[in-house]
Amino acid sequence: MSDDEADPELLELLRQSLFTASVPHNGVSSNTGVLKDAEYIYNNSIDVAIGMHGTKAAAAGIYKAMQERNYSTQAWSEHELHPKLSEDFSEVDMVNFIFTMDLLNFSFWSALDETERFQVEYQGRRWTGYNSLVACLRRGLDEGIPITTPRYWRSPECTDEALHKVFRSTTEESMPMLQERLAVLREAAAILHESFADDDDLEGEITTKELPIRTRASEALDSTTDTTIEHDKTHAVAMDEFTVPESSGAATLTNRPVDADVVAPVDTVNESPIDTTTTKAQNPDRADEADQHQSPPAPDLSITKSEDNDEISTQHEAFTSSPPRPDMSVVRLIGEANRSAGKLVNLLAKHFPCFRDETRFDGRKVRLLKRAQIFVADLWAALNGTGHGEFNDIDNLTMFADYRVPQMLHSLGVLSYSPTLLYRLRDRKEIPSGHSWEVQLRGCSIWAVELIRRDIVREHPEAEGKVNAVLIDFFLYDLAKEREKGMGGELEIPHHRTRSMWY
Ligand SMILES: Nc1nc2c(c(CN[C@H]3C=C[C@H](O)[C@@H]3O)cn2[C@@H]2O[C@H](COP(=O)(O)O)[C@@H](O)[C@H]2O)c(=O)[nH]1
Repeated sequence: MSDDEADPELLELLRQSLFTASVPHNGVSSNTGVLKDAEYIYNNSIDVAIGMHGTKAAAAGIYKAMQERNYSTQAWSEHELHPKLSEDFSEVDMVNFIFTMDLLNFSFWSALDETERFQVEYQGRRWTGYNSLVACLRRGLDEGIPITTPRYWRSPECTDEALHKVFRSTTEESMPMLQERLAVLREAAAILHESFADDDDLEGEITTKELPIRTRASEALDSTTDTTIEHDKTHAVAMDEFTVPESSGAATLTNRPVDADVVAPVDTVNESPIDTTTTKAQNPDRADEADQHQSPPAPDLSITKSEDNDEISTQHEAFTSSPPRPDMSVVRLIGEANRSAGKLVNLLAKHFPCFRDETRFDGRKVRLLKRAQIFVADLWAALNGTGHGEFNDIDNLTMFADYRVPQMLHSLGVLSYSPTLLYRLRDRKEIPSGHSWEVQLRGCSIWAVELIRRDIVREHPEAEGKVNAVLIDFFLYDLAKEREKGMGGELEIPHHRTRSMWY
């Protein structure tokens, strides 16, 4: 057999492993179809394009920066609010925390300015956006509310009042789409109970007496000397056409469903409308995911002690707890996926309407599945690919079609827009939810990250199996946040990649 002939035994092995992996065990495939749909969207997009020159330059810059930072799943645990195994969280606690977080991980947009928008004060700092959600969950646990235990969401103790307290704001503005979030929690609790609960779950109801242990991290954060309010300096990412001139009023990329309380200003993408058979509450991804294009950061306000802190310290001093009976329903859901990331994404979309992030484009149903994929990716990263975070096909996940990463892709010259789309956004005019423009932005972002990944592996074969769409996405999201806080967030494009290149 010559060198360039494939080894038949190896081929057979490969065929078998691919066949068994994709054969639907319990009727659920490991193929999500998201990347194929993203390519279809890209091939049929007329208002969003992917610049090959920008893509190759961005790939070089991203890979260089990831190497310099030794960027890996470890970065997930370095996020100061993320739960860590090194704290008092058991692996089941982590799983339940991440499930709760990613159930609710959508649309933190506000039309108000930096000081008035929804924000959460936790451990002497103020958190906005995604961070505000994580801070609410941590604060709830510290205050003795088992907010990350699905069984709690359907218990008598879990009143709307109790939930409003968990997600309370430090400002007058409440958490965006709070009602939808509460509805999602309660719906998920019922689905987990019906489809994945174990016998234990059927015994008695959790009461607030069985409360999770306060985590060491919260104690560590307690000691945070930094009393400067953390600013989510949400000025627009440089050069991003979605930067809204300060003078402009609110506008939308797409309007929220008619009963929404606010319309989102332009940014890039919404989490898409989903299949229309379900209500908005079930499908919060319809919400506009719009960035806050706010004026320059508000002045630092130092706070020494907030009434919240007093409340927390009082509460948890008097607070004793015995470890609650673990709620294993999410672990059981993960187990049904047999360590396949794709299968777990499909299970989430199959059982939970709120994760069913699908829409129609050019007469065809397309799946984007942003939060279903982000949940699996968060599990994988938080547990460093071990235990309930171990997946044999994690590289099949795609970029998560939110609005932050597309913003970065645009500012890096990877995505470009037609003049009509560009002006429409700059004018901050409404675009109906599910509009082709929204789907083009989300689908082309997914495809662009795939092209970046392919270019990295082409130029650096050693990156195969190491740099995947998940890590590129996480890296670009973190870069966007660094840039937003004025902490750099720049990419150095290696010179040799900026010359004109064939493609
Ligand atoms: N594509 C993508 N979208 C992401 C994230 C994250 C956070 N992931 C953490 C886990 C690992 C990473 O290192 C991050 O630390 C949140 N989002 C989305 O952004 C929006 C909130 O934005 P803002 O208001 O600016 O906080 C909202 O739709 C939310 O769903 C990501 O990673 N990728």
